[in-house]
Amino acid sequence: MINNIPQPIKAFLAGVNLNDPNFDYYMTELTNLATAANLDVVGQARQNATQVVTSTYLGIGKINEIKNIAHGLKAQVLILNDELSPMQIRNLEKLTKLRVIDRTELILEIFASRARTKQAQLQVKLAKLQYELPRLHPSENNLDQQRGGSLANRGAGESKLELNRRTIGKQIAAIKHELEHVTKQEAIKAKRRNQNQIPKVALVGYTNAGKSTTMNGLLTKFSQENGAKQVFVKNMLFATLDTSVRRIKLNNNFSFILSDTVGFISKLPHNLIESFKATLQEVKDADLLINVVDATDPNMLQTIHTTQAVLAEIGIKDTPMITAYNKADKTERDYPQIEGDNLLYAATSQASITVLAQLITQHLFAASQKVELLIPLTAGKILSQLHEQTQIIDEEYQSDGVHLYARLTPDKSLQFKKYII
Ligand SMILES: Nc1nc2c(ncn2[C@@H]2O[C@H](COP(=O)(O)OP(=O)(O)OP(=O)(O)O)[C@@H](O)[C@H]2O)c(=O)[nH]1
Ligand SMILES: [Mg+2]
Repeated sequence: MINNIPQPIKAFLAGVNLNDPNFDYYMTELTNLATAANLDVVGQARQNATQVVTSTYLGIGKINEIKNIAHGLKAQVLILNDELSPMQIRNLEKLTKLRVIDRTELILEIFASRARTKQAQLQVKLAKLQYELPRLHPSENNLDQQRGGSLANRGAGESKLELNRRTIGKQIAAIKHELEHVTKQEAIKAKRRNQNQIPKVALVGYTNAGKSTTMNGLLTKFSQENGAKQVFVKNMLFATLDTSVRRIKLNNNFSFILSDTVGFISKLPHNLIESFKATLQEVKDADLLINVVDATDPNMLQTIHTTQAVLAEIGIKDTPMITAYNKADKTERDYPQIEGDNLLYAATSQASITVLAQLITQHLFAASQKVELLIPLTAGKILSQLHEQTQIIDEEYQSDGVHLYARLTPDKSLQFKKYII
């Protein structure tokens, strides 16, 4: 019987350890990334050194050792733990007779294969072209050596394309233009959300930690129209590449806007973060971040640092944050459990979601107070402002005007002072 299922490409991993205490963690991530790209990781090697070799990244002795082992294991691809220079990649390909992929290209490939919406596809394409641009050597007219295509078919089929600097430059400009058009609608919606004063909460964190599951938990419990509005969940890196925004209406009449977005990993290519600016805007606009952490990850602490580093790169440093340690159902510990701004929970448990909602409420509305306001029937504008900018608990139309019961933050109390009774 003929087996039609294509065998996964075998990959060998290697990295230079410059005495970095996180080196093992980075190699574990690299293994997970390779697996996420459907590669079959057959082995790995490391070189301890004080600096990388400028022309070949690894030392020549190590390269020969890797060549022998990798070919013995039938590996076709060599994946390196850092972003390499074009020269390093070319030299390594010549010396090892393997296809060489660096960490950045691997991440870009995964993003490219996951992108579903027009916006995500354009963002990834932009990052890929920006990665390729400096990698084109001016004297290189040998198109076989130029990069492009997917992991499986790189070099093939692409040779007809004139991937020179100028055409790539033009493509980048065209994609940026298209992206502006695509993101315009989103920006208008986001602007409207920012204008009405409903607080904004963003789920952030390491990829596969359970952000989307947490969003679905909150939607199921608190949104009337659940089902249709659920977001995509899957046990894989970078299941989510777009931002989903939903309104969560809690039982006590509080509402907040919740967003779920792309997950993070170490050494996320700078271009990728830059191209995903529009996607990450909700995180920047948030009043509160929920950093979802996989409590069962053996590298949990490093994943927290990774998230902090990416947030810093986006320019976020002072936004209040709840750290939510997820997947407690897979641990021996009691949950849900709150300790200050930390929560141990399971996104799949209703009881946990209730406690998370309480914690969010406390954070967002701690300073607000319940007041009664009387709005003259002629002051329709004030009434609509109150609806947009505050949390309305109840509303009664009476002969002397509209009686509103609302929760107001101190600044709103001041703004609508003359209507408070
Ligand atoms: N046991 C258990 N599994 C969970 C829990 N929360 C999420 N998961 C699983 O973890 C995997 C990843 O969940 P997602 O919600 O897609 O994670 P994410 O953070 O959105 O991931 P990306 O979008 O890929 O960055 C899925 O297989 C979920 O079913 C939990 O509380 N307990
Ligand atoms: Mg997700």
